[in-house]
Amino acid sequence: MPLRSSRAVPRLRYRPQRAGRLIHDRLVPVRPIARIHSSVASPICPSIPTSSCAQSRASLRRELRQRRRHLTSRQQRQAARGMVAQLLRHGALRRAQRVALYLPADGELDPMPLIHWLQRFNISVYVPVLRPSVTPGLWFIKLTRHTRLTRNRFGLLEPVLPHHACPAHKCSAWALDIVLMPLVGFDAQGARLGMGGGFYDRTFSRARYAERAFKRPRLIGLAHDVQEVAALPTEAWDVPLDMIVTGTRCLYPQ
Ligand SMILES: Nc1nc2c(c(=O)[nH]1)N(C=O)[C@@H](CNc1ccc(C(=O)N[C@@H](CCC(=O)O)C(=O)O)cc1)CN2
Ligand SMILES: Nc1ncnc2c1ncn2[C@@H]1O[C@H](COP(=O)(O)OP(=O)(O)OP(=O)(O)O)[C@@H](O)[C@H]1O
Repeated sequence: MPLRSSRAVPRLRYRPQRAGRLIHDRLVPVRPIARIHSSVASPICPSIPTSSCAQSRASLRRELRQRRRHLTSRQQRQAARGMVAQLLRHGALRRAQRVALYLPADGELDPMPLIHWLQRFNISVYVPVLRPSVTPGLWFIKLTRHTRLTRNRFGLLEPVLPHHACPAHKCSAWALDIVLMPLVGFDAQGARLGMGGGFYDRTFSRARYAERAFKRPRLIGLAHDVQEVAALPTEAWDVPLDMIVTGTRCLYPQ
């Protein structure tokens, strides 16, 4: 499905982005980062002292982003195909009508091969846009062959606003059935590390859903196997994932 992009933005094609430097010729095995021990444990982040929690998340983020950028194009394609197979095998898309995914960058696991299946099942596809307001958050805009894309302040592709912000194209976060979220890191307990903007955390925060009695969409994190760590330092605002899917596995955190 070709997409029209706005001026100065290359036409987006549904193929994995070019991977960074080639340092491995096959999928890098999971290399868990060891739990960081400390004598002064933080209540929200038991494995790490309070003062170093944010710092350790930032350095983890750097290392994990580097790991995914180092995957070759072949590894990227293989992982994307594997992820689709996992989602279909586990029936994760069953009964969904509105699914949010993302336009991949920076070595993220590419959700684009999934679009073919979503169209086949007549499921509408939405992508995130940075909400133009003082409080950071995301809007979700329907992705069609007519969607015009631009780059946001982080250099990531997103639909042009306000052009696509009409009710026919915009979907409230709570009205989505499934949100496929890009992960920088994850652990088997369902903790996630994102790009550090807190956009997904704010948009799907527990408090927001509890207050308004909305049903929260099913949150599924997509990541490469190399993005797994033994135990992520977590923060009080982190929204836990219902499921994590890689190119080889589906994890159902408890
Ligand atoms: N493909 C894609 N689209 C997405 C996201 C994403 O993770 N992936 N987002 C998910 O939220 C939102 C954009 N979020 C972002 C949040 C922060 C930074 C950012 O500041 N990056 C800094 C490093 C920050 C750090 O390490 O602490 C940088 O790139 O230098 C970039 C994007 C919306 N769209
Ligand atoms: N529900 C929330 N309410 C208010 N602030 C929040 C909330 N969630 C996150 N934040 C703020 O956002 C900042 C970034 O959070 P965090 O490091 O968890 O981002 P992330 O999960 O990596 O990013 P993202 O959610 O965009 O993928 C934190 O410093 C925190 O202050």
